[in-house]
Amino acid sequence: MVAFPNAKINLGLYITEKRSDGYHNLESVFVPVGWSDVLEILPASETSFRSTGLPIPGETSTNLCLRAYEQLRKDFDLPPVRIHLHKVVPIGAGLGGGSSDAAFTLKVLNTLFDLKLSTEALEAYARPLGSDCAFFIRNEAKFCVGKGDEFSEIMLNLAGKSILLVYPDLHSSTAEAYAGIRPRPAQAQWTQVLQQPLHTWQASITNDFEQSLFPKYPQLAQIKRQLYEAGAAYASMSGSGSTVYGIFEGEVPEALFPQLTTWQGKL
Ligand SMILES: C[C@](O)(CO)[C@H](O)COP(=O)(O)OP(=O)(O)OC[C@H]1O[C@@H](n2ccc(N)nc2=O)[C@H](O)[C@@H]1O
Ligand SMILES: Nc1ncnc2c1ncn2[C@@H]1O[C@H](COP(=O)(O)OP(=O)(O)OP(=O)(O)O)[C@@H](O)[C@H]1O
Repeated sequence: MVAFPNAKINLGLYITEKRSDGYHNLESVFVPVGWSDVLEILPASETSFRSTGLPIPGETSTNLCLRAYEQLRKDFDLPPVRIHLHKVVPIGAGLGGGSSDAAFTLKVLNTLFDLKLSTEALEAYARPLGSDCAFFIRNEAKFCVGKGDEFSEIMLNLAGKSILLVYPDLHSSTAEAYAGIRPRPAQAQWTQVLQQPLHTWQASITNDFEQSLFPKYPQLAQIKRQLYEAGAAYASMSGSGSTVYGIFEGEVPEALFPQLTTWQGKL
């Protein structure tokens, strides 16, 4: 069975509190985007994992796809599987790529072996695999709080708008990015803001990680500026970086950022 684990972006991101477990509480709107890996899982005589495409740092045995398989195997007598991941979404880019691979592995195994797990049960298996992981079970735009793994409905209408994601080939560690932040209460009136025209959002929502990363990596602020100059109605860094995106009311202008890795599509 083949699936296409996609990326996410964050619309606004506030780090509101340091928790006693070392994590941080946040407030953000998570939105799925179409930039995707390719994941194939087949029953096999023994369990194996291989990846092609972008190189994934770390041991194969720690890959999130295998960890997701092991998570389910604690409770189900799963047959061995052959997993092939073709990695396309940049790693450590604020796009949740690894978390998406893990969530889609759970969903594929649920279908392939008819485990009959509900959406809520799949989310519970996803949570220990990464803070972003549970989001990709439903994979729908949501308002997120807690570690980024508690969701509620949000009214959001971005259908038909275009997005350009720009990855400046700069790896930013999520843990380091969180360590550079001083938590503060969220500044956004979410429900009001998201009903306003897109071009007004820049005055009303921000990503707290920009404050700590932009001074360190001026290239990120420059990409955001260039996106606005190119006509983006809203531009921001996603997650803990380093991907910066621009949302356009019409088509994305041609030939932007020819030297960098980019992806464009519709929301
Ligand atoms: C920045 C975001 O992408 C926003 O959606 C996520 O919060 C990142 O989630 P993730 O990559 O799935 O992160 P995890 O693998 O769970 O955590 C990596 C590290 O980031 C820090 N971390 C992560 C999430 C969170 N809410 N608070 C944290 O402080 C912790 O030091 C943790 O050890
Ligand atoms: N399937 C996978 N894809 C990407 N990274 C993986 C995967 N499995 C394990 N990893 C490990 O996770 C690390 C990347 O995690 P990280 O959370 O920084 O990135 P991400 O999930 O791609 O995106 P984000 O920056 O949004 O969290 C890599 O260094 C790699 O060792």
